Amino acid sequence: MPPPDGPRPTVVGPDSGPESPFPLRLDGKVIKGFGRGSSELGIPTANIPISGLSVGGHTSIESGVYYGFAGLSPSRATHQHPPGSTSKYHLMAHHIFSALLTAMFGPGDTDPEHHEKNTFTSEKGAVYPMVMSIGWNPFYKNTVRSVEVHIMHGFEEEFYDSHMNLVVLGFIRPEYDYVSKESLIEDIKTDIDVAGRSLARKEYAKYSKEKGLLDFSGKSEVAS
Ligand SMILES: Cc1cc2nc3c(=O)[nH]c(=O)nc-3n(C[C@H](O)[C@H](O)[C@H](O)COP(=O)(O)O)c2cc1C
Ligand SMILES: Nc1ncnc2c1ncn2[C@@H]1O[C@H](COP(=O)(O)OP(=O)(O)O)[C@@H](O)[C@H]1O
Repeated sequence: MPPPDGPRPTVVGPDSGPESPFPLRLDGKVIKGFGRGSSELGIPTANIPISGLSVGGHTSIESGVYYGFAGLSPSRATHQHPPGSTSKYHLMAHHIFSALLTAMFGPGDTDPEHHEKNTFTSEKGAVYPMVMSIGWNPFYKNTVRSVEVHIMHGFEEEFYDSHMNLVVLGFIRPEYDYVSKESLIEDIKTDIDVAGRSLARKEYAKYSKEKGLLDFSGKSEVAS
């Protein structure tokens, strides 16, 4: 199915907070995907095994694009990006990102650079805003269903083998087939801004504090 014509909503989900079936919780170890995210699209996506979907018993989760928060366990670096490329993947519009950081951390720490450099070094891991795509990637005609998470943060390292806990707070749109790679990229960038605005609301930002996001006990992970 191609995407519909016309403008897209800028915020999704009720202001009063996540509505059933949300919040949904999923988790899994970050595994290799098809290697297209960074190289072809310029948008890396951390994949978790599809079995992560059965956590909490919600195997029937609809394919599509979702938003929420990701807690990442401390990782051992597998690859260092070149110096100066740290915010390469920081794709959210600056004003939206600032509003989101204020909602997550309070008015004291809204400097994106500060956030970029310090959160991931935490011993316990760190929590980030994310957009998630679940499905068959019709544009690429995949034969397996995948769970892919783009984290709104410019990482210095890859984090394969880290454990990722997710709290999913809303549904943005179904998966579409696109006429071109450029139109897919444009829609993913819109998804990122929609997620940022949606998460910056009080009743959503508060989930970034959920303790379970940084609980990796008994879960597969590579200790730092
Ligand atoms: C927010 C987001 C939305 C996406 N929406 C679609 C979509 O509508 N249709 C589609 O074919 N793929 C969609 N994708 C998936 C990309 O095609 C996918 O990330 C790409 O194939 C890279 O795959 P890889 O990480 O396994 O290499 C989306 C990905 C993200 C992060
Ligand atoms: N902002 C980010 N969001 C998600 N993954 C990221 C990000 N920055 C770096 N990565 C790393 O890049 C990997 C995904 O790269 P990608 O090119 O999509 O390859 P693949 O999907 O084949 O694993 C992730 O598993 C993670 O280790």
